[in-house]
Amino acid sequence: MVSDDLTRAGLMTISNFKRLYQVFHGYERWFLFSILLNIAVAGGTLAIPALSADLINNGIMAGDFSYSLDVGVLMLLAAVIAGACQIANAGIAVWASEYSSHSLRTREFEKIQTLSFGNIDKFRSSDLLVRLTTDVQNVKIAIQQSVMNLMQAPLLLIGTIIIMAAMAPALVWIMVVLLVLLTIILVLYFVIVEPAFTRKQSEIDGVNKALRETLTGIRVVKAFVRQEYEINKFGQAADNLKRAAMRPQMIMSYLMPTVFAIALLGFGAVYYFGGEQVLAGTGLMIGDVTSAAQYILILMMPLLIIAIVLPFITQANASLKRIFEVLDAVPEVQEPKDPVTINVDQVKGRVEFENVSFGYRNAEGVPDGEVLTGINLVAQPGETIGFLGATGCGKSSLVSLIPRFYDVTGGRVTIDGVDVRSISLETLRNMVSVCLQESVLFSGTINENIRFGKPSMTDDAMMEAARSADVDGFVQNIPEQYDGRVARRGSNFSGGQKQRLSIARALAQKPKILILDDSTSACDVATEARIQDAITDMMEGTTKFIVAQRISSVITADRIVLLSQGVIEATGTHTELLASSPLYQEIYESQLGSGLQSGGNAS
Ligand SMILES: Nc1ncnc2c1ncn2[C@@H]1O[C@H](COP(=O)(O)OP(=O)(O)OP(=O)(O)O)[C@@H](O)[C@H]1O
Repeated sequence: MVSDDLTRAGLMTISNFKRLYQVFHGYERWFLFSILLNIAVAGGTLAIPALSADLINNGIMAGDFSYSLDVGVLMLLAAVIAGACQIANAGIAVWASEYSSHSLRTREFEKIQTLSFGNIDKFRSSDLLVRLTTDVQNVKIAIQQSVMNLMQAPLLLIGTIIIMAAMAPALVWIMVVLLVLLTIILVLYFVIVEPAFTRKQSEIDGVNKALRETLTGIRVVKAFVRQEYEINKFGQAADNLKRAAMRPQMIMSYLMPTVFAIALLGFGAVYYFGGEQVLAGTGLMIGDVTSAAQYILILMMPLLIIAIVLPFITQANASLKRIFEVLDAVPEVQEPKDPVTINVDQVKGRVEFENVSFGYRNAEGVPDGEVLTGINLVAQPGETIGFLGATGCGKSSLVSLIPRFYDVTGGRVTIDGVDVRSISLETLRNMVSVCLQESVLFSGTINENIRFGKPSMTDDAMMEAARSADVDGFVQNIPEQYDGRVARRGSNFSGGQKQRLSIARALAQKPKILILDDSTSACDVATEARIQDAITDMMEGTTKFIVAQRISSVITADRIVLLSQGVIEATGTHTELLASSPLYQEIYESQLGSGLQSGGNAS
C-alpha cells in the first residue's frame, strides 16, 4: 500500500518534471551542452587525485623533476578545465532557471486572463498570487541547483568507485563501508526531514494567511481596537512556524558535520590500512594512498549534493503541481464554437431571461444548490429595470448572467433573441457594460481609468461620461484635473468618488446594455439622483439594469423586479408595487416609512 503510494508519487514527480522540461522546447541543446560541461567538471575533479598519485609515485619518489613538472602542468590544466566548465555551467543554470520562471509566470498570468469568474472564485486571488510568485521561485531554485550540481553527483560517485577499484583495490572496502554508512544517514535524514519540511511549508502558509488577513484589514483592526487579538493570533502562527522549522533546520545543520566526521574516519582508515600495505610491500605506493584519501573526500561530494538539492526538488514538485493546476484549469465559461455574427452597432438591447435557473459550481464543477429559480423576464430596448430584494437574494447573480460572468444552469438568457452563449465573449462584453458592486480602480490617471475599456475614445466622449457620472465636480478641484493620479486600488479617493469613477468607466463604453450593480450605494441621495438623471439623458436607447438595496436608487425605473430567495416575487412600477406587493410595502416602510404614512406616493 505504502509502496503503491510511493510509486504513484514518484511517477507524478517524473511527469511533472517531464512537463517542465517541455518549457525548454527549442533550447534542448543547452541541456546537452550542460551535460558535456558536467562530464568535463567531473573528469577534471576525478583526474587530479590520480595525477597526484602519479606525481608522487613516479616524480617525487623517483626524484624525476621534469616528470613532476609535466604531471604538475597536467594537474593545473585539469583544474583550469574543471573550473572553466563549472563557470560555463553556472551560466547555463542561471539562464535555465530564469528562462523557466519567466516562461511559467507569463503562461500562468496569460492563463489567468482567460479564466472565468467561477475559476477565480475557486483559486482565490491571494492564492493565485502565491502560485505566481513563491511557487515559481521554488521551481527556479530547483532548476538552478539541479543544472549546477545534481548532474555531477552520479558521475562523481561512479567515477570515484571505478578509479579506486583500479588504483587501490585493497582499499575499496573502506569506500564501500563509508558509502553504506553515508547512505543510511541520508535515508534516515530524508525519512525525518522530508515530512518535517512539508509541515514547515504548511506553517509558512499559515503565517502568510494570518499576515494577509490582518494587513488587508488593518483599518478595521484599528477601528475595533483588536490589535491585541491580532498580535496573539499572529504570534500563534509564528510560534507554530518556529516549532515546525526548528526540527528540519536542526537535522540539516547536523548533517554536514556528521558526513565530515565519517569522511575523516575514512581518511584515517585509508592512511592506516594503506600505510600498512605500503610498508608490507604489497605493491601499493605512497602516492596511491594519498590519492585514495582525496577520493574519500570526493566521494562525499555527490552525497552532500543530493542531500542539499533533493529538498529543493521536493518543494519544487509541490509547487509545479500547483502551477499546473492553474495552467490546466478549464474556463467555466467557454467561447462558442460557432459564434453568431453580430454587428454591435445594430444591437437593439432586448434582454430576455427564459425560465432561468442558476447555481454556483463547487470544486467538482457541479452546481451547488440553486441561487436563482424559474426566472422569466423581458427588458425592452431602452428600458430601465431595477432589482430590489434582501441581501443575498440573488440580484447580482441574476445580472451577472447577461455578460456571461457565469453561465445559467437551466433556461437561457437572450439578447435580441440570440442566446448569449452563442455570442463571442468579446462581442458580448462590447455590448454589455458593467459597473461592479466593488469599485476597482487601477493605478494611473483619472483619464486612463475612465478610458480603460476603450483607450481610443475621444476626449469629448470621455468628458461626457465623466459629467454624467458626476465625476467632473470633484475632478475640477484636483490641480491636475483628469491627469490627476489614481493610487493603487483608488485608495486616494473616497468610496463615493470611486463609485462615480467606475460608473464613468462603464458609461464611456456607450454600451447597448448597462448594468449598475449597487454602484451608487456610497453616494448621497442627491448625487445618486443627479447621476440617474444624467444616465437617462446620455443612455436613452440603452437597456439599463440597476441593482440596489435602496428604494431611492430604483424608484424612477420603468419597472422594478422584486426578488426573494432567488425567485421573482413581484414586478411593476414603484406605484404598482406599492399598491400590490406586501413585501415591497415592507421595504418601503423600513426605508422611507414617513413617506408612506404621509400618502405613500414618493414617485
Ligand atoms: N461567487 C460565489 N460563489 C458561491 N456563492 C455565491 C457567490 N456569490 C454569491 N453567492 C451566493 O449566492 C447567493 C446570492 O448572492 P448575490 O450576490 O447574487 O445576492 P445579492 O442579492 O446581490 O446580495 P447583495 O445585495 O448582498 O449584494 C448568496 O447566497 C451568496 O452567498
